[in-house]
Amino acid sequence: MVPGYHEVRELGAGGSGRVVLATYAPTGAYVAIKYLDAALRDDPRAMARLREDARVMVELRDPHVVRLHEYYEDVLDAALVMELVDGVALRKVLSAHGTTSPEAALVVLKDSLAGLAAAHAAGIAHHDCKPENVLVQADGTAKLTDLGIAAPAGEAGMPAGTPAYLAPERWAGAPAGPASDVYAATCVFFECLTGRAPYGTDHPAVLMRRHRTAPIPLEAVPGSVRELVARGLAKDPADRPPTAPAFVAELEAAAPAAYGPGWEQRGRRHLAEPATLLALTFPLAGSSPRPGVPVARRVAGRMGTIRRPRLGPRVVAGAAVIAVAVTVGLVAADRAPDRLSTGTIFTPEQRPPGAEDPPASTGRTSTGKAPSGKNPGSPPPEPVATPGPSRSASIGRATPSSRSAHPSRPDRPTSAPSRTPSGTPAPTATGTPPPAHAVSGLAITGIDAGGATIALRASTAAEVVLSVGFAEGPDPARLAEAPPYSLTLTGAGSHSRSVPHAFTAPACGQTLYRRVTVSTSPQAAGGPRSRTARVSGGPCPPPPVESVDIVSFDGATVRLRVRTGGTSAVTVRLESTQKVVGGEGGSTSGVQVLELSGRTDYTREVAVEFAAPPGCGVYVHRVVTVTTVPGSGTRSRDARLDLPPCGPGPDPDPSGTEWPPDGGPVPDGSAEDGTL
Ligand SMILES: Nc1ncnc2c1ncn2[C@@H]1O[C@H](COP(=O)(O)OP(=O)(O)OP(=O)(O)O)[C@@H](O)[C@H]1O
Repeated sequence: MVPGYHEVRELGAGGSGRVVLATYAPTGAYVAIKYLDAALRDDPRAMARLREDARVMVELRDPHVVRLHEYYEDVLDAALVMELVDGVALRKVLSAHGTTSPEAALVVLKDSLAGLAAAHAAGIAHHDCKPENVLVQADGTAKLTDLGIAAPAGEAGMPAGTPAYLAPERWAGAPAGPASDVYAATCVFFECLTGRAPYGTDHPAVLMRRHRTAPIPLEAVPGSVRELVARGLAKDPADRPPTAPAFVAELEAAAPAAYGPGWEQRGRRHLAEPATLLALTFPLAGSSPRPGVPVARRVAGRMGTIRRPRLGPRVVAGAAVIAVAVTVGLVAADRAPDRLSTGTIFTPEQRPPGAEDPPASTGRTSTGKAPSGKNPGSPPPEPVATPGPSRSASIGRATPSSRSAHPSRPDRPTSAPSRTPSGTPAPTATGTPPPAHAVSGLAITGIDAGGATIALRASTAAEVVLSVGFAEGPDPARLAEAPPYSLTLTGAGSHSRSVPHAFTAPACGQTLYRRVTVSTSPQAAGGPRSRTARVSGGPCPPPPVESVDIVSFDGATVRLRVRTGGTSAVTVRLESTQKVVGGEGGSTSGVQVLELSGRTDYTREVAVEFAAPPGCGVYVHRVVTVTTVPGSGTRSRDARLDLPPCGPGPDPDPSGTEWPPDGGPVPDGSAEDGTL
């Protein structure tokens, strides 16, 4: 649950989540909260876009767009706190009545396009315009909801959104935009007129073909609106009206020509009638007025900043007073369009037309006392309560430990929703019992080599048994499962538990999948959760050098053989030292480096660079030492070079003599495979 709100009841669920009726704790104002489905939350691209869109949507105010008060996200939930529309989804109107009159269909199209125009002007697309996302109020006004939230693609490779309303270019991979929204709104218009979407609701693959290539079924719609349908459903986005307002202009030219100047009034009445017949399904149909509190005052008291004198009889407290709703709805439908905001339940930030924002300087407080001397001549101010959530509408990604701080919502309460001393959630403003689910939130928040971290929110103090399953392997379709691990949690509130499991570490160059599934008893809202992590062992180190041999060393040239386990580069370092034994000259040394690559077996002859031997009558002891990177030990070999006797004598042999001549053990204790 989003902190600071009390859930009243679930309003319904769709492809992208479930919607609950809730009250904002400080004021009791009604809101609708949409909790996004796990499939959507697990789609990082969709969530990134939604977060961006939400920044814009909280600022968007249009009578044909359901207002977003707040976007909330923590490790368990992502939720949109919205204006509550006390009305019914167009889908329900169509399910109950099949079609609408052409005038009512034109009103739906006009209001949808007006809402889209506002969204497009703010730089966001709707993504999923369909009858489920058009809410109809008792006054015959339509509002768009679920802006920026597309139902997740049902099958891999399919675009997100609802196939029956997806424009041809969306099937070809284009992103949602104004043209595809106009197309979808025209599909909804078509459905109001005919009772079915233009290309039906078959398998997505069939729908893709029809949207892209089938002729527009114009014969199904009245001749007077055929041109509008043809424009809105044009296959090529360039053939559609260039913008939503441009389409409204075309509609406003075509509609009076076909249905006379009173078409809109009539259309709203035609839309209000079937909607109000469904008033028992309106979100507030179950709420009952507090005894002795007049309807207008009851709502005004919840609204916080709404001033009763300005509300007057225009406020309808919902379908609890169905007769009032129906009456006002129908009466309103006959009013001029600019006065048709009756029938709306005022939500925390919403004001009746004409009521201005209370300036911050009025110094109003929750005690409802406005400083005297302010606003001379204006009606006496109505008591006000704490500002509603939208005053601080912003985006925050909270971690479990930071949830109560709400850094991005500075004037939100800093504590969790109020609880009774026993730790159970307080009753809602309407006295409705707390949510039925003992486990209201469940998520796998982390998977690592040592197991998984599970976050769980329990809304009662009852025992919750967690069953956590682990599976792993290189093929995500055939993971080997380990026996499940069980643990019991008690106490209401949020829990975070590490559940141990020793996952196999992937070898270098190997990819392994680790899957964690968690279920609870009693079952969590939304059922069990599953999450799979992909881990890679990283690049393998270069293959080791298998062997290094000094095949021969004659005191001047060394012959080497290097064998490796692969063709990657090997560095050979050759150190040479020379010592004059029995004479002057001391020791000298040098280093040579060879780079080998591309093969697995190398033989090299290297002329070793020694200083010219000084003196006579003594000998020179020469040593070569070979090391490699990657390493494979050290190899050494030495040779003795006799210098010519002093005085006249035969010329010394300049090439030197391999020593010891038979390649046997070196007499001074040096050995192969060791350092001299
Ligand atoms: N702001 C709102 N005010 C009042 N009722 C709402 C609001 N938003 C949604 N609802 C209602 O909540 C119910 C569930 O809505 P939801 O958006 O989850 O379903 P959907 O539109 O059918 O599916 P999808 O998730 O694919 O959009 C619907 O009956 C809808 O009319």
